[in-house]
This record gives sequence, C-alpha cells and structure tokens, in this order.
Amino acid sequence: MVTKVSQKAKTATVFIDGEAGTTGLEIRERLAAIRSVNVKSIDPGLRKDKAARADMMRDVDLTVLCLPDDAAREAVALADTLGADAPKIIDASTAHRIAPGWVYGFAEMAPGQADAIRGATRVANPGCYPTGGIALIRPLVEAGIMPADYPVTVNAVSGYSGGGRSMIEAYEAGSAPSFELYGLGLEHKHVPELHKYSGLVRRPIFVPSVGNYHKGMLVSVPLHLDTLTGNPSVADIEAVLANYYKTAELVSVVTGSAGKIARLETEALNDTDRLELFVFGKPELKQAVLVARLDNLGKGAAGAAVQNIKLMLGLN
Ligand SMILES: NC(=O)C1=CN([C@@H]2O[C@H](COP(=O)(O)OP(=O)(O)OC[C@H]3O[C@@H](n4cnc5c(N)ncnc54)[C@H](OP(=O)(O)O)[C@@H]3O)[C@@H](O)[C@H]2O)C=CC1
Ligand SMILES: CC(=O)N[C@@H](CCC(=O)OP(=O)(O)O)C(=O)O
Repeated sequence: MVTKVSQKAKTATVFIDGEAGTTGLEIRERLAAIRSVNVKSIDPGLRKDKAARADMMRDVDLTVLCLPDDAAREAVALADTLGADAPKIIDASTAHRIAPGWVYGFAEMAPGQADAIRGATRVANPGCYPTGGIALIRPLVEAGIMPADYPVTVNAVSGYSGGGRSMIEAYEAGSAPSFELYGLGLEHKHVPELHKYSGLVRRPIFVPSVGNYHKGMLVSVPLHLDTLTGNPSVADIEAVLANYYKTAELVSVVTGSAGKIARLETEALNDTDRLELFVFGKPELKQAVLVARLDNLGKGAAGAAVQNIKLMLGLN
C-alpha cells in the first residue's frame, strides 16, 4: 500500500515521465499555474534511464506517465520496486484503463468517481474519444432509456495532435492525408474502456477519423428514438443529460440545440478543459444524434490529468 503522499505539505511534488511529449508538455504548462505544485524535471539526457527515473519517482508525491503503452507498463514495474517509496501514479496511456487495481480517472462519470480518484494510488487517465462517448451514453443506460444491449455506434473526428509527436510531424511535413477514417479493423484501443465504462453489455462499434487540423474533437452517437425504452423525445434525452451533469463544472449540456444548430465545428473548445454535450434531432423523424465536443489535449488528456492530480494530492 502506498502511503507516501504528503497531503499536508504546502507544496506537492510531481514528476512527468515523458514531459517533453505532446501530453507531457500540456500538463506541465497547466501545473505551472498551480503554486502548490512543484514539477520536478529529469535531466533530458537521462529521460530513458531507468535508474534516474526510479530516483525521480522516489523523490516525488505523484508521477504522471505520458509515455507509449509499453513504456508506461515498464514505468509501473519500476515504481513497484520502490515499495512504500513509490509515488501515486496517473497513467495517461491506454495500458491500465481497464486493469484491476486502477481507478478510471473520469471524475464526472458517476457519483462517487471523484472520491474514488481522491482515494486512489493508481489512476488511469481516460482516452480522449471515450471521454466523449462515455459522457453521452452512460447516463442514458443508467436512466434505463438505453438498454444495456443496445447496438451503439460511436463516430468521431480528432485533430492530428491526438496521434502524438509522430502524427504531428507527419501532418506538419505535409505527408499525411487531409482526412481519413481509421480503426476500420474495429479494434481501436479505446473500445475496451468505452465498452466497460459506458455500461453497455454489447460491444459498441467505434469509427474514429483524423483531419488536417491540430486539435479539437467531436464524438457522435446516432440513435433511432423508437428503438429506445419508452420512446423518449429529444427533450427527454437532453433532460437526462442535463440532470446527470448539473453539478459538473467542466461538463455542460447545450440545451435547445435541436432545430437551431445544424452544423458543429470541432475547434470551439480548444485551449479549454471543458466538455460540451448536444442532442440533435427531429420529433417527426424519431431520430437523434448525440454529440460531445472537447479539446483532445484538454479534457481529452492534460485537462483531465490535472483534474486528477488535484484530487489525488488533496488540492480540491
Ligand atoms: N496526444 C493525445 O491527444 C493523447 C495522448 N495520450 C496518451 O499519452 C501518452 C503520451 O502520448 P503523447 O504525448 O501524445 O506522445 P508523444 O509521442 O508526443 O510523447 C511521448 C513521450 O514519451 C517519451 N518516451 C517514449 N519512450 C520512452 C521511454 N521508454 N522512457 C521514457 N520516455 C519515453 C518520448 O520521448 P522521445 O520522443 O524522446 O522518444 C516523448 O517525450 C500515450 O500513451 C498516448 O496514447 C492520451 C490522451 C490523449
Ligand atoms: C488521432 C489519433 O491518432 N488519436 C489517438 C488517440 C488519442 C488518445 O486519446 O490516446 P490514448 O489512448 O493514449 O488516450 C488514436 O486513435 O490512437
């Protein structure tokens, strides 16, 4: 059991393993604005040196892993060698999102989730796409409007920063397509967490895509209203979502969008840590489309990580 975090200390210390990467840099920027957090940086020449990273972990209250999955697993194994000197860990990679012993770091996902994060020593930061998908689907399953075996399809588009440094370099060099669907093997790495935390028993179909712009994300779920339980209207669905997130500071339901808005662009929440949810539809068609909008580097990555850091360090 890790007991190291100095909850009462005036300044908490954080090591970002992978600090120079896309997500690491975003987290560092956000933490620079929090006076009670001191980020300890590793000598760049030693950033892949196991002994130096273990020393950093031993010295801090909390370590955030902003690494590829295999490197994140290796970092956790390294922390395990430290025993009671191990820091609390937030893993931004996909490696531990449905792993036993890890808490899923989506504070608004369910009542009690923020408290679970607060009390956790190991937190898996959610994927950007599942943040949108789970936020839309889970409240409907919990309300009994969407049967747990409902055949859900989640479509999404992301800016290229979601693919990390290699994708950013490919787009900025002009060697990537302007738009493409991917994950067409239907086994995108986000499906397991989307499946588990949305509350669905039937595996959802997930069709992601990436466009030639830096960041910003839309996640959408089309619905045939007459196949849902109780024939809900667009307003009913909106009311369920609005009630579910009524106390959430970062999640808002943009009510009254149906019939007023016919287009939604991806970049409106860039440089924020917010998540917006919309319900579009037309009563006579008995059809609706749920949409989540977020900055994939904000609420989809670094914003969520900083929310979790604050909870785990007792800063809010
Ligand atoms: N970009 C996004 O929108 C999101 C990303 N994530 C996840 O966060 C993690 C980091 O992604 P992202 O920041 O985009 O990736 P980047 O490729 O931009 O950065 C990864 C960083 O990890 C470093 N690194 C790689 N291998 C090792 C190692 N063995 N030891 C120490 N450092 C290492 C890299 O250093 P170097 O370049 O020198 O090799 C680089 O600084 C990934 O698991 C990703 O899936 C999660 C949510 C959203
Ligand atoms: C555009 C793009 O390539 N996006 C990434 C997902 C970004 C993300 O959220 O990665 P994590 O799983 O680490 O959270 C992808 O589809 O693999």
